[in-house]
Amino acid sequence: MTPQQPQPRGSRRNDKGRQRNRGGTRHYSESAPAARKRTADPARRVAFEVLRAVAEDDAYANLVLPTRLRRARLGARDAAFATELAYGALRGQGTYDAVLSRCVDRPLSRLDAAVLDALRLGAHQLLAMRVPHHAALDETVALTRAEIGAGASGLVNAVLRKVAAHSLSEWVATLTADLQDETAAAAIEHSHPEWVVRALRQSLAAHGRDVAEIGSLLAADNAAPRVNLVALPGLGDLAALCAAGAEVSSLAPDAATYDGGDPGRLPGLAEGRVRVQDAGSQLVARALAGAPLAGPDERWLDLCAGPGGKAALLAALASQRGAHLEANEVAEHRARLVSQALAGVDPHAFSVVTGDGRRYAGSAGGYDRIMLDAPCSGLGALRRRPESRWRKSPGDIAELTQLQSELFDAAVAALRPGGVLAYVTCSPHPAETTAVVLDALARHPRLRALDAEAALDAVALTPTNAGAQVPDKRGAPLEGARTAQLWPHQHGTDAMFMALLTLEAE
Ligand SMILES: C[S@@+](CC[C@H](N)C(=O)[O-])C[C@H]1O[C@@H](n2cnc3c(N)ncnc32)[C@H](O)[C@@H]1O
Repeated sequence: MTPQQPQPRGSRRNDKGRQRNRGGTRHYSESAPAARKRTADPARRVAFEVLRAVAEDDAYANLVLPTRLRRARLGARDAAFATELAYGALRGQGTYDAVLSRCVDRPLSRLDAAVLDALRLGAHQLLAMRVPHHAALDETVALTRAEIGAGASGLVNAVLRKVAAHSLSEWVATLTADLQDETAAAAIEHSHPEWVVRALRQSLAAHGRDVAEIGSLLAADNAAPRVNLVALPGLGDLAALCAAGAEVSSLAPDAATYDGGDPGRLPGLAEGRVRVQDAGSQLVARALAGAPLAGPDERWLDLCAGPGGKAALLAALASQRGAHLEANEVAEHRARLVSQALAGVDPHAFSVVTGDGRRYAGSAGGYDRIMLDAPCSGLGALRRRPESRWRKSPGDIAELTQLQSELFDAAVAALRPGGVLAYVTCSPHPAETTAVVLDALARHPRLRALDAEAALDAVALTPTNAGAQVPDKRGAPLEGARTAQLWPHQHGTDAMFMALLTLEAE
């Protein structure tokens, strides 16, 4: 053991009574060479392939995993194991790399990338899954031997034995013991990049919350989100969903949660009458549709609609009211996804347009309700994509705020006087939320902020208490103007932000 490692609490003998990890430099599997497993367990191989695709091809784990699961023909239990292993190792990478760097005799950057992925998978099994230690070790060594080579398996065996000598909480206590900086400690404990921890603390403060909630917020990012469903109004059947095992949502109308595995076979899903959608996304779409409005209520616009989640709900609501939704999206392939998402809705109630929202050529100045669900950093939806936190950088936010402001200007130009505009992001970052709104209010003297919290609570089944006051230019509260910010750790939704605005007549 090196002096940097934590002292183990219990005996350091294995179940055969042999002393583990005596401190030499070379450690191999305790099985005799002939008895060592040479094939990889299929579920672990799938998880390994997912990590490799994420690292080598910039793949999204949630897109690559289903294909690999199908190809490996895994049963439900093995598929669940592979999913938990791949997602857990990706989410926990920050913590596991910190642990591994204490157990490897060189910087992790000098390890072969495939070996590092095998070590992360081993660390997740040893520290966070209910896998017996001997199985986690032997299977990860076998995986390494089969997928990388016999040479690497010795190193993996030796390193994972050091990892296994302590529990996750012991490792975290050791790794953070000398850190004065709370952000650095939270980054290790909850496996987030430090800049993201800082940005989320700032976000809590900006939306009027206690920064001490940061631990719960980061922990919520590490929990797999529950499957949320919406029975599209006038189309889906909530009772049939519940009869099939879903549970009625306590937050959004016509919504349910489902814990029974793949929701694909639930009634209405295949026909597009029921959709998988975060409850926060449902609420902001409903809040826009339900916001009080004087005058006509016929022309609705979703300026950044891809892949079409909110557009589907808005189009179903528009159809019930005799209104029409234009769903615009700049990327052609995402515009096709919008058309697919809207397949269950009456085609007279919507049209799908492909184009740059900054130069939207629809009926300028004529829309009654506009959804601007702006491209954003996605810092409020980290729990959805296990690898996403490692791919983002602070520079992304600066780039996005320019685009968000330009889209805001286009949305204001498309809004009729007295119409309602929802500015929405799945990021709580103040630069992408309140700052964009305040700048837009300053640029457009006829623009007025409304009470987004009241609009949200008018459609929510439980009060959200998600509001924060919008200040005027001098920092004083603007009467009646409140933004709304949902949170994973409080509402169980993505961290959706919403501001509602209207345009005064000239
Ligand atoms: C946050 S997503 C919208 C999510 C969508 N409302 C939903 O609920 O499924 C933002 C979308 O804006 C699109 N986008 C980015 N730049 C755009 C632009 N200049 N004009 C229109 N859409 C844009 C992105 O391709 C992305 O599909």
